[in-house]
Amino acid sequence: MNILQKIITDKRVEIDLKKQLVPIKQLEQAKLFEIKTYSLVKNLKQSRTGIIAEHKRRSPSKATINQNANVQDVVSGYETAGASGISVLTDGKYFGGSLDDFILARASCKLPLLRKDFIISEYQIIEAKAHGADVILLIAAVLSKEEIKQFSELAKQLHLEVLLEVHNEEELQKSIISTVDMLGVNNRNLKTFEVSLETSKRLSAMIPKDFIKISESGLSTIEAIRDLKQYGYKGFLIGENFMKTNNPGKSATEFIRNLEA
Ligand SMILES: O=P(O)(O)OC[C@@H](O)[C@@H](O)c1c[nH]c2ccccc12
Repeated sequence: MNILQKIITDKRVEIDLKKQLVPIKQLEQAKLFEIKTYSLVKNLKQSRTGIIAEHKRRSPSKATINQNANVQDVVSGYETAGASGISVLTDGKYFGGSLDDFILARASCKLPLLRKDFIISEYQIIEAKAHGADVILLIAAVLSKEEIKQFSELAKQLHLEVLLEVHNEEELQKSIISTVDMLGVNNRNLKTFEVSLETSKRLSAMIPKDFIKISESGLSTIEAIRDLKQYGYKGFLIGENFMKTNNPGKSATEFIRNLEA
């Protein structure tokens, strides 16, 4: 079993238990269901930097990135830095995140918030909405075309934007669906952890013009961002490069300042 298959196997167990603990009806009564949403699409169209900064304590490929990060400090630091949006990992077992982190993030900024998790059930989309998300991530590697359709339609009904992540041509083929707002190319292979920015470059030409293109993972230099902008990328998802420092907000501020210089 590769790591992605392991994550998904555990996720199924987690969702089954959660459904019993917090039924959908209860999620739908959450106050956050009613709040105004922030558009990442709009921010990426307007922004010059397009940085989507991520809160990430650890990952399967990196045992510790920033175990003791204070999510509120990190998120408000990212907002001050000028990020276009923020991604918060909510998977506990493999990434050390939680929905509690997400709620605190929501309370700490007015930027579009992406719930970063492995979504394989409608339940998690309703849960994302109930915790104040603006955007959900769908990962093509673990979903069928039918599921991508079904999940993205539900997201639209809930006024959530959809970022669909792909890593190769085959995944991209099944992802050209009109209810998807943004296409993310993950430079990291989630099965082997190999990272190559060539993946973003190679796939860029195959992504239809009406999708906003986002390059994800392994981004740590201004040169890389400038290079990828030439390939039409509008958004850049950056986690580890900021989180590995003891002041992620400050690190993002310096990065964005250099990018704009
Ligand atoms: O820390 P990095 O290399 O900057 O990567 C951030 C983000 O792209 C990465 O965390 C990510 C991309 N797709 C995912 C899917 C699930 C979990 C995590 C991810």
